[in-house]
Amino acid sequence: MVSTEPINQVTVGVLALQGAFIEHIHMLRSIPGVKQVIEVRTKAHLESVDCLIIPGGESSAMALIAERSGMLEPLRQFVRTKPTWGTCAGMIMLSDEATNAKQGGQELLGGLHVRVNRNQFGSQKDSFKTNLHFPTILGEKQSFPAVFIRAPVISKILDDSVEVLSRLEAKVGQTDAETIVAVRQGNMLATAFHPELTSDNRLHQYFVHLALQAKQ
Ligand SMILES: NC(=O)CC[C@H](N)C(=O)O
Repeated sequence: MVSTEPINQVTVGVLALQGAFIEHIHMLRSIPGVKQVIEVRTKAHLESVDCLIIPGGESSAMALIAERSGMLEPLRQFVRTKPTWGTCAGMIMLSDEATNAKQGGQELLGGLHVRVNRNQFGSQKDSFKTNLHFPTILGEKQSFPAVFIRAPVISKILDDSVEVLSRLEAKVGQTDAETIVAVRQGNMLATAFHPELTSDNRLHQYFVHLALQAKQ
């Protein structure tokens, strides 16, 4: 019998300490090349996955739970070696530096050489949806529906290895640097918005493609 399954498959982990992880899990089930999706809460879970999504939620709460459950160091090691995608709070977790952080500071995982500014667009009521372009990965003409909820922005790129994938259209008075909302650095992907809250799975497909390539 001829199998229609892709030869290579990956086990995708979704960090499930806090935040919008269920929506990522549902979306991943529709992506070819995904063998299994695992909710990651422990070091053992982390060791069983090929790649990881860190969801949106509240980065300071996520960091606290990770610290209490002994996950900060295992996660720090993982994100530096295996494909990882941070969405919204997940993007903050991956960043080397964050401004507007929780009073008293908050732990980050780091590894992604950018500075983010938390809550760039204000509070929950300032959430918005907009169409973004990802010319290098989705083509010049295609747009992607992006949902921003208390979202961060990348305010500074700290290293040449970081590639800008998408920007918001600059508003009056905004510097160019305040518009970066998606980047890639090797096998690390970060988006300031929530792609799992739409029905468009193209960015999930892209991440799985990165993970499949890394496994070869
Ligand atoms: N939707 C989100 O993930 C919001 C992120 C949140 N403002 C934080 O700092 O963690």
